[in-house]
Formats: sequence, C-alpha cells, structure tokens
Amino acid sequence: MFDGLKDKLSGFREDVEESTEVEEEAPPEAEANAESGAVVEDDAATADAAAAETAETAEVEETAAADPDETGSDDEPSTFQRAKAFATGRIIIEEEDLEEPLWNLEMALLESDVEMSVAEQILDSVRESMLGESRKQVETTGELVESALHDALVDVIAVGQFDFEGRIAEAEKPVTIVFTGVNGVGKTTSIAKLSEWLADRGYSSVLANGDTYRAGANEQIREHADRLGRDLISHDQGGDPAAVIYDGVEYAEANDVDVVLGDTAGRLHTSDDLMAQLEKIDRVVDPDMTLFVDEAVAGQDAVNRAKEFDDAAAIDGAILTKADADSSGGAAISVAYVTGKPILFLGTGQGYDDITLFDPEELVESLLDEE
Ligand SMILES: Nc1nc2c(ncn2[C@@H]2O[C@H](COP(=O)(O)OP(=O)(O)OP(=O)(O)O)[C@@H](O)[C@H]2O)c(=O)[nH]1
Repeated sequence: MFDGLKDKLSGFREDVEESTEVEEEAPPEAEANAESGAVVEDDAATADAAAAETAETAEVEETAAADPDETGSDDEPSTFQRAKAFATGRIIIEEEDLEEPLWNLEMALLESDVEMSVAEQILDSVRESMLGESRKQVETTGELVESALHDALVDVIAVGQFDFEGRIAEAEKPVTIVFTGVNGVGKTTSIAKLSEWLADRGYSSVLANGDTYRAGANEQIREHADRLGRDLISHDQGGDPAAVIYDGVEYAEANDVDVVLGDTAGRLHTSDDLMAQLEKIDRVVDPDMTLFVDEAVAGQDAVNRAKEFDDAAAIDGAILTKADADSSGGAAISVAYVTGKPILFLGTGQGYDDITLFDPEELVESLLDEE
C-alpha cells in the first residue's frame, strides 16, 4: 500500500542527507570568522568543540545580546547562530541545503497525485521546521527530516479526524449513515464491509438501497445482504431514494436495529439531480452521517470528486477503497485537507474484513518506515 509514495519520501531524506554532508565534514570556520569579525576564535572551530562551547559560546552570546542584528532573520541562520551551532557540536540546515531536495520532494508529491495545495502546505511546513534548525550530534540528518516530514504529513492527513466508533456508540439509535460516490468505486462493497465491521463491535445494521436509479442495483446489494445475513430494504427501480432510506429507518426503529446503511445512486443525469436527491434524503431522513466513497487508485480524480460531493451534500467523512492496489497515496494524503472532512476508513481488499479504520499517525509512520 502506497509503496511508490514511500519510496519518494525516502528519496527526500537521502537528498537532504547528501546536501548537508559537506558541511558535516567541513565546518564553516573560515566563513564564520570572516563574517563575525573574529567573535569566534580559532579554537572554536577545532575538533575540541566541547571545550570551545563554554568559553566561546558565552562570548558569542554576549556579543549577540549587544547587537540584535546578529541573531539573524527568521529564514537565514546568522553567522552567530552558525558559529554557535558549530561550537556546540550542531549543524544548521540552511536554505541552500534544502532548495534542491524540496524541489524534488514537490515533484515527487505531485507525481504521486498529491493535490497542489496539499503539496505546498507539506513543503512549507517541512521548510519551516527544518530551516535554521540545529542538528545535534546525536541526531542524524535523517532523523531531523523524518520528524519534519512526519509532522507535515500528519498535519494535512489528520484534518477533521473524529472518533467514528465513539460517535456510533453515543448517538441515539438507530444511527443513519448515507453513502455517496460515483458508481463502481466500491460503494456497495464498503456498505457490506461496514456492516460486518459494526457487527464485530456489537452493532446490528440493516441495508437500505437508495440507488433506485441503476438497473441491477437491488440485485447487487441483495447478494451482499444475503451473504452476510442482513435485512435489506429496497423499492423498485425508479422509486424515491429518500423513501427507501426512510423505510430503512422505520424498520430499524421497529426492530431495534442500531444502524441503517443507505446506498445512493452515484451519478444522475446532472449534478443538479444528484444534489436534489441528496438534499431530499437530508430533509426526509436527516442522516447522522453522509460518507463519501471513492477509490484511492483514482488519485487526483478522487480528490476532485470528494470536493464536488462535499460541496453538493456536505459530507462528514470519506472511505477510500482499493488502497491495497494504490501505490501513489495521493488521495489518502489530500482528501481531508482539501475537503476539511476526514478519511474514516480504507478499503484494503475484496473480502468483507478488508476495511481498516483510518489512523493518520499509523499511516504516516508506515510511510516513513525505512524497512
Ligand atoms: N482490491 C479491492 N477491491 C475492492 C475494494 N472495494 C471494492 N472492491 C471491488 O471493486 C468492485 C466494485 O465494487 P462495488 O461495491 O460493486 O462498487 P460500487 O461503487 O457499489 O458500484 P455500484 O454498485 O455500481 O455503484 C468490486 O469488484 C469490489 O470487489 C477494495 O478495498 N480493494
């Protein structure tokens, strides 16, 4: 899962390591001395950094306090900072060290179908946390890169996250969840998987087929319902989707069923029809959650559709299917940041158990894992 993206992120780590290598071997003594007017004396740049640290750092600090300019601008480490960093056995990452690696990272993210604004946000955040950052001797450049990337990725991926199971547990029953998304992305399969996921946690569910538009939709969802032993509420093709889901809610109330899982048609004649359908369901049923389903492998298209459906129907979260077949990871990285709504589940295969609660922290750790 997301192996292509993983390789690319590890490429960034190598790039930064390479571009900071020279400095690690050759301290910036000449440059520092020239620029600072011998504030840092020769022995500060010798191998005995520990001894230098006490005497020279104190001197440098005094000078810096007397002259605020010496502390440098926000972006560039000042001579003082660099000298101090070296004297204390640290290395500072500078703009020029990052220029090429960040460019390569941006290209890699875009190639991985990460949405442009998301890629920019990741880059800004990595740049900000690494620039002028002093690297302790005990900390490798790789570790510094990893921590910057980790925070940047979690920040965009975890947008809007909430505790799905907690919300189901606390909500008044029955909980109604409506699924939207275009045909063929795994919507019906995801409903079946979620029904199993809920059953594993002690919640009963009934399926309601609000896709009254497409021929064969009833048969398709009935197959899942039969296999799982769930009840299915359906009307004839051409019926009113809101009425089907409403019947599902009534059935759940009468039979003490915890959750109603309502399918909907993925595409109607126009997006106005689609919006009208979802608005009517909202009005008639007032679902507790509307979840958008799309396939991770669709990359940028999935991100664009998530935005469209959110504009039309105010989704509460997303399920990304076929993550098992997706190498790029772009949709998984981008959907939450672009819509402001979290990814809640990943579909990871064709079996009913192949659904995983989405955990941004876990995903980022696996992306940055060097194994
Ligand atoms: N590899 C993989 N295949 C999946 C996953 N989820 C669904 N599929 C497959 O994708 C195909 C389409 O799934 P459906 O559930 O029929 O898609 P749908 O969106 O409901 O399609 P419509 O009913 O036409 O709207 C099926 O062959 C599923 O088995 C997944 O997470 N991984």
